[in-house]
Amino acid sequence: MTSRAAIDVRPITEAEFADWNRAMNIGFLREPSMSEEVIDARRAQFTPGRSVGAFDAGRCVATFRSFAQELTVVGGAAVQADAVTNVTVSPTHRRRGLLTRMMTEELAAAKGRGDVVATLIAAEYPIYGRYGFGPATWATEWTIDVPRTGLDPRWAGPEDGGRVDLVDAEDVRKLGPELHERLRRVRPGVVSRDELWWRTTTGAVRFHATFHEPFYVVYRSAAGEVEGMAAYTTDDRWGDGKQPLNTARVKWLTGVTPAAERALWHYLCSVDWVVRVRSGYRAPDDLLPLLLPDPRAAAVTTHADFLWVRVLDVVRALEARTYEGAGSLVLEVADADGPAGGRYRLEVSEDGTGTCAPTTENADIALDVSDLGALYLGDESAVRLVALGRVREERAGAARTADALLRTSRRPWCPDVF
Ligand SMILES: CC(=O)SCCNC(=O)CCNC(=O)[C@H](O)C(C)(C)COP(=O)(O)OP(=O)(O)OC[C@H]1O[C@@H](n2cnc3c(N)ncnc32)[C@H](O)[C@@H]1OP(=O)(O)O
Repeated sequence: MTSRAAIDVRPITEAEFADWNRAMNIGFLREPSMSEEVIDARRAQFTPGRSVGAFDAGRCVATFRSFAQELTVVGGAAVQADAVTNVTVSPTHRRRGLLTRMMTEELAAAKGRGDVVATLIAAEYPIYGRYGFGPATWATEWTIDVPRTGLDPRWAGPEDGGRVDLVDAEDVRKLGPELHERLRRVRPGVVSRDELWWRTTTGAVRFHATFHEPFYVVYRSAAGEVEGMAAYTTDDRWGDGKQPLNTARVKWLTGVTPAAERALWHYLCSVDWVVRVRSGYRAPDDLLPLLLPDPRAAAVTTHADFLWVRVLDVVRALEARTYEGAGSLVLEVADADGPAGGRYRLEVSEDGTGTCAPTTENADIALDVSDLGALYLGDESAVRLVALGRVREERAGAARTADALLRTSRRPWCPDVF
């Protein structure tokens, strides 16, 4: 048996790609083998140097991949993010520090590249806090009991002069990217989607053996502008007495105006045979329940942390976003072996823009970099973290000041699993 220390952690070559994918499938409890077609499709994601594997006796036993992403922050600017994904360690090699080795090297490389933050969607809550990540957005999924909504069962399209049309995958690839760019400019937490995202989501490129083509709908305003789009699938269930019991599952739904959101949700609740709509992961403060005459018809099915953020560069991160009010705050950031530790003064002017610089002044609050990640997009409350003993107030009332600056009136939302 190879000694533990001999396990080689390094970027993979293209020739090792199939073995690497097999290891990833094993880690994610999926069938290990893949068709040549699926492996070839996945090659589109291969960027030399950014797919890492751990090798024991020549066999891949751990996987890790990162890619360049843009994350929208408060105020609408985008910061360069190091998106971490495809993280697995085979069950035979767990808890020997392989993830720690891969993550430590990755975060140092990301900092070296000049990335402002690292991002990921955590499979399980306890994994990533130790590496300085904090849950920065949360997601809520609702299940709508359609007959209970109180919506008019005779609904025949939007009342606002707009229209909802079924479209094809090709239309989605044509119209979707611009719509997503509009969302990106206004919604903190949204991440960039490249062309491959649109091709995989519409089945033009298939990373898995099975792909169920969804239905696609577009909402256009009375002026003819595309303001919303959704993809959904349905099952085929009938009860006794020929009663339709179908569920529509939303894969994704983008609305850049409240009218678009209203029209798309009402449309989904109007499809004949559909008695239940699962919303997919929405922002916890999504308009959805309140768009229904009876909001209780939308029951929360899932509520959980979603996008985790790891601040790599405090100065650039805090200067990239805007703030809800003017003021100043000195933060003492602890980052044991990471790049973000230090004391920083944030000064926010009347127009909501901030400047940030290292300082030797007394700190107002002291916190771990993972909690800075949780606060960064405006979702978490410093007052709440003080109550939990995670943020220390060095000056009375400083956590309230932090919240007045950092928190936002609408919650951030990351619509994508990556
Ligand atoms: C962004 C993404 O891709 S999310 C997907 C993550 N992958 C998965 O969940 C697939 C199944 N799980 C796995 O592949 C592995 O268990 C991993 C990747 C989560 C962890 O890999 P390992 O190599 O075992 O982690 P490593 O040995 O470096 O552990 C470091 C520390 O984290 C802890 N830890 C690791 N995974 C977990 C977990 N799932 N839950 C709780 N603690 C964990 C370890 O106990 C260890 O703690 P210690 O330093 O106090 O001893």
